[in-house]
Amino acid sequence: MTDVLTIENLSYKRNQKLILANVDLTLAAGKIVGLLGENGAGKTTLMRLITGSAQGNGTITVSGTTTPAQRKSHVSFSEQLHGFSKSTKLARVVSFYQLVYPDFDLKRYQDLAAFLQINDDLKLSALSKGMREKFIIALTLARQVELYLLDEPFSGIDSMSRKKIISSIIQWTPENATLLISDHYVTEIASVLDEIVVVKDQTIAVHRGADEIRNQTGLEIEDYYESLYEGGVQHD
Ligand SMILES: Nc1ncnc2c1ncn2[C@@H]1O[C@H](COP(=O)(O)OP(=O)(O)OP(=O)(O)O)[C@@H](O)[C@H]1O
Repeated sequence: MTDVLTIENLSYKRNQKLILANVDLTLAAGKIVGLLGENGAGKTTLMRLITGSAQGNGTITVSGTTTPAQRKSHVSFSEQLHGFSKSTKLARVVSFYQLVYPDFDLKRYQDLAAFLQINDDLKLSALSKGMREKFIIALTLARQVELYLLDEPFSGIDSMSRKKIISSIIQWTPENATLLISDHYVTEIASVLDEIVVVKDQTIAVHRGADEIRNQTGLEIEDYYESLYEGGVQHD
């Protein structure tokens, strides 16, 4: 099976503080992967390192490319849109994405926007937290790439919409693409995950298949995840 992401011996410091160390991770194509870890564990940082917007030591390969500029064309990351003024209309943000990302698929965006009930005539300032998150999900998944990174995509989204999005997330992820989702609601995403990756103690403490966990430990994903914090974790 093809690998879409390979991270070798990655470490990252910020203001003299070690955030991540000895990170090794390989993700195969076509997987939905949960990125789990406590607040401040380094999940967002790991995503920023993968996209190249943060620079660490080590090697990161995405679809065979290693430089940050090349990697960016293979990864779609849920940007927080901080660069846009509040009065910008969503339609303008979409036009900007079309301009910047040659792989941005407008039809796909429109389908996602319809599914998520996003109104492009609104200004960014008119969006509630949940609406803004839905818009970010639509923008991120509308690109045609091999690797999607969704950083806590559902935190402000009401539970009915969240369930609807999660249950159809496979439908919105191109075949052979891999989706890495960081989330605190492990229980809700557990059913769609093929694998989990746990960031703990400045490194990747666990990378295991969801079915393997269920079969080998007899635990559901959320119970297994909680058990890592009760009795310490065996690094594998
Ligand atoms: N702008 C920043 N300046 C200094 N330190 C930062 C900054 N952003 C993150 N950090 C530090 O990097 C570490 C990892 O943070 P990160 O945001 O990657 O964690 P996270 O796992 O995504 O957390 P959360 O679940 O709360 O979003 C934390 O110790 C945090 O304090």
